[in-house]
Amino acid sequence: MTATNLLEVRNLTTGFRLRDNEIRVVEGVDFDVKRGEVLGIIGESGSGKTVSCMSILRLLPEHTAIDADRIRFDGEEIAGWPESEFAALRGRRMAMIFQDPVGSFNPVKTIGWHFRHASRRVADSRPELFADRDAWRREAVAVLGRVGIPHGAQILKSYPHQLSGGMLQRALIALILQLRPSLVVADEPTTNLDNIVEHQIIELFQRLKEETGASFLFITHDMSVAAKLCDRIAVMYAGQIVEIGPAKDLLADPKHPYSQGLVRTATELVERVDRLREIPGELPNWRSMPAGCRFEPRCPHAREGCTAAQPMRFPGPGREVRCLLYDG
Ligand SMILES: Nc1ncnc2c1ncn2[C@@H]1O[C@H](COP(=O)(O)OP(=O)(O)OP(=O)(O)O)[C@@H](O)[C@H]1O
Ligand code: NI
Repeated sequence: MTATNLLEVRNLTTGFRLRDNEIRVVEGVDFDVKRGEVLGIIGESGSGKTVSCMSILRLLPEHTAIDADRIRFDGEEIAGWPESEFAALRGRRMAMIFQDPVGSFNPVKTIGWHFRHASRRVADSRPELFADRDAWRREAVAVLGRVGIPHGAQILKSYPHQLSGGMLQRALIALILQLRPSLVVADEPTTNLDNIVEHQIIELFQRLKEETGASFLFITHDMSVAAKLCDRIAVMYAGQIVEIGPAKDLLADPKHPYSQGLVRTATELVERVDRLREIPGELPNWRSMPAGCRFEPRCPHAREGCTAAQPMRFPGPGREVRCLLYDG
């Protein structure tokens, strides 16, 4: 492990045990997240973006089988940690923001309760939050102010249902400023917001990144968001990473035929990758996954050899692509 990586994931494989068999929806996923970097994950619906992140955070249901050669976080191998220790890590040093902010809050508790409760978990690293009775509250009002919520004291007395989705996402971002985790996992955090609010929240993420030095795993459907926010991008297809590289290079010159389709349809139609249905064909069935390149049945460049398993190739600085076209 190099000191520059906050998170290292190797050969992550996740399956759901069903009545008669197991379907693997993530297979052989490798990536690093450097300190202070935003790694974007893009790919069409059902490609395994959420499951990959939730596997690392251990937030999947009981019938899930997660396997990895390595999940190293801040220098420690966490894959084998018992749940009790892992839960503490998740509460203190990792934060999550989901599509639906309502789910991140306990509906019968005030926003202030959430700030106090979460602050307690980081009391070891931030004792100043409990320097006196109201220290955590003053800090909460200050961070709420920094995310554009001027009446923080009032907001702390509110219940989640009294706030809009955009306000709740802001409050969560403020909470992250208060807790200072080293890893933030954001799963399409702007998808349910209207355009103006979405734009504001993306700007807040940019500030979060600059002001906290935290690392981000940022799942998005939206190429313009990826372009604005991400340092590097991983493209997922059918449970695998098919390409990874610096965001600017990858978006300007995608190498994998799937990434090319993704970026092209996104720029032509603007906005959302769901439109990827514009690439003819659809995701293969989990039960009959091609043994070789999983995109081969849809690929305009498919040739002999593509039906064999494809390792990563290295077509440029920092770039990796799982495609035979870049052999040699
Ligand atoms: N709890 C579960 N049990 C069984 N299958 C699941 C479960 N959660 C997800 N899946 C399946 O795993 C696959 C990957 O899903 P995942 O949610 O990771 O996709 P995604 O890339 O995040 O898509 P989206 O962009 O729609 O959020 C899908 O086929 C999904 O139906
Ligand atoms: Ni998802």
